[in-house]
Amino acid sequence: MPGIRYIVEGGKRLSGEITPAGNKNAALPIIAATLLTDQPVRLDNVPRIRDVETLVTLVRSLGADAEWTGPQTLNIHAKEVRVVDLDADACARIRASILLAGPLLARCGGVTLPPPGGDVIGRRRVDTHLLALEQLGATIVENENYHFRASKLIGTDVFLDEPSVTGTENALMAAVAAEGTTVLRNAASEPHVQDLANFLVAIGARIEGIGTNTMTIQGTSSFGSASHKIGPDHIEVGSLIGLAAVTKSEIRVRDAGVAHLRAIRMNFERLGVVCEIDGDDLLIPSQQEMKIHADAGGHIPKIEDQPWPAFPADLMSIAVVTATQCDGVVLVFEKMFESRLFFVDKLISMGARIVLCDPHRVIVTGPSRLRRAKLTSPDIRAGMALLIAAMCAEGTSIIHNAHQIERGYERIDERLNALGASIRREED
Ligand SMILES: CC(=O)N[C@H]1[C@@H](OP(=O)(O)OP(=O)(O)OC[C@H]2O[C@@H](n3ccc(=O)[nH]c3=O)[C@H](O)[C@@H]2O)O[C@H](CO)[C@@H](O)[C@@H]1O
Ligand SMILES: C=C(OP(=O)(O)O)C(=O)O
Repeated sequence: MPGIRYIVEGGKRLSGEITPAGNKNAALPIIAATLLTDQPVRLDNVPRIRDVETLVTLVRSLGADAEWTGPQTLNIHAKEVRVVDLDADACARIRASILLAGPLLARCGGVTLPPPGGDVIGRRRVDTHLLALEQLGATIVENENYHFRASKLIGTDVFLDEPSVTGTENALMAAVAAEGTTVLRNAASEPHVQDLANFLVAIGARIEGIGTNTMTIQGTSSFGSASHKIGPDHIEVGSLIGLAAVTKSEIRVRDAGVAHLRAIRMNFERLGVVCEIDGDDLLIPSQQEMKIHADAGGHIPKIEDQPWPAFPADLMSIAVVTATQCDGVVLVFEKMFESRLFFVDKLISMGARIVLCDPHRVIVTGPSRLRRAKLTSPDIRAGMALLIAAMCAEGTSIIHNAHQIERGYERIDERLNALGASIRREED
């Protein structure tokens, strides 16, 4: 696969309307969950991003028919599923390959999965997945692959060792097909976990407590057909807030899913970036205060990620780049991934005033004038943060490894250019 680079002319003001793509992290588990039913399923608002294409290839290799019948519409019919040796390279490209475990345990009694991939942003645990699936009756043998087997899945009371997003999703997909009742405690409740649960209900699952950290599931052995629309990507919406703020642009985000934006808006407000709500649209005005609000007593404020409904880990890189353009000092504390903040050296080379205190914390002092640079995108969100920095900087910047950005953001060059950006996409 050729590399991609973006040539970005900075200093452009953007204006206009944009509709967020469907949520990557909802589309992926829902595509995996289509393997639970032998009936046809129609998915709308599916983002056309690399991770989705990779998972669709894996699902096809298992015997499911998967056809794009519209730009964002994917029909999947897993009439028969055969257990095959999955393409290890494809599995290693995406974190979501591990999500095949739950559905294939339920449908075929087992699967062998090579280790999953995904962003290289620190250690990515799978222990929560293993713990939950074992409690539901699976045996798991680990060598260079994970061998999952279960003659029968049996519901039980499961307390997850941490509210892992994909761990909760795997447990949920196994539990809906297990015999009897499962209670999943300390579960993740992110919008994508809710979206998966709602899809499972649409194909016939019985789940109570969707959106909370305790879900009660009555297992069933028969699943039907469904048509389901993937919700908007709140991480893309948060990225657009940061982008509009630092480029002083007025952007209307159509059908933004405002019900899921409270913690995101609250944290941008701490940086002096205030958005307006208009129905389900989010309006980001061009005139922003861009002043970091001190905590009570004049103390240095903090932006930190936490499990949902608090501020999402996937927006930390965007918060850092936004803060470089705001007046004041803020501590950004990323608690989850120990390599996610290392990309700040690239912002520093552009002129940002940031101290990397340790792998999890940076102090940002702003505002600083960003200069053009030659950059390399280490992961999806740092890549997007660098794209935002390049659009805010004076001069023309180059972002190598931009295919990382495209793992998560659909046609971002075209869609931002339609708002007035200048991003040229080239093979690298
Ligand atoms: C395919 C997919 O869906 N990937 C997402 C998924 O990965 P993934 O499911 O791999 O991440 P996990 O939720 O397992 O993360 C590990 C653990 O970190 C902890 N934790 C989480 C958030 C936080 O702000 N602080 C914290 O300490 C949680 O308790 C969690 O259990 O969830 C991550 C956390 O939202 C996101 O970064 C990834 O984009
Ligand atoms: C970390 C991310 O994705 P993944 O879990 O798929 O690597 C992300 O979306 O920011």
